[in-house]
Amino acid sequence: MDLFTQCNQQDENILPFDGEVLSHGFVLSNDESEYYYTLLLGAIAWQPDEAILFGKRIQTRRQVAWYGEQPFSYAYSGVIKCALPWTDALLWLKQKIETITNETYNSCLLNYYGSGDEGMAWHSDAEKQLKKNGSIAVLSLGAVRKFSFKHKASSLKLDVILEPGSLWEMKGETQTYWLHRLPPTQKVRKGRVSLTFRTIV
Ligand SMILES: O=C(O)CCC(=O)C(=O)O
Ligand SMILES: [Fe+2]
Repeated sequence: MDLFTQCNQQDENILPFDGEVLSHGFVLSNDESEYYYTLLLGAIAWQPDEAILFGKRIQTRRQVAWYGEQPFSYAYSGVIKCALPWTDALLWLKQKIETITNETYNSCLLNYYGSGDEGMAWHSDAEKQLKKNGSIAVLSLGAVRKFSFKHKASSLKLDVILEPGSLWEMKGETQTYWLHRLPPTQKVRKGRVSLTFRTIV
């Protein structure tokens, strides 16, 4: 079964069970979104994402960067990354988001998708280094993209639309019971940046 959520109520859980996914609406104006998109494209230490697949180290076209309040190391798809110190822009955005979600974050994984050809496959963010059932806040900049959730046991699917300047939050048991992905699409030519604020323990 496919559900499509449009015009969802702000701050209301869009998952029917087994987790919480909240929309916090638009937290940046259009001008601010454009400003931070351009700034972060230039100022962030982007690197091709790497993963170990069938014992081989591969590079994805998506670019990533990892920042935090300490040089945390984060093991992900068999690759260890070391966090860079917060930039002023990231710290400002982090503090703004913390007041909206009423949570705290000590790190941020940034993703850059150059066009709709690039996406992220089904996964959940349940690495051991992440706070269990902690909040992950996703701020979107650049192109509008679809984001999908799939319940692991029932395969129930749900789509949301991630717009520039919007803030979404995943928390509670979401990562235990649901997968999520950013599907590739031929319809989008523009790039997109996402900032995913997390808590490392
Ligand atoms: O790009 C996004 O909006 C989210 C990507 C994601 O799921 C992740 O970074 O774990
Ligand atoms: Fe994720």
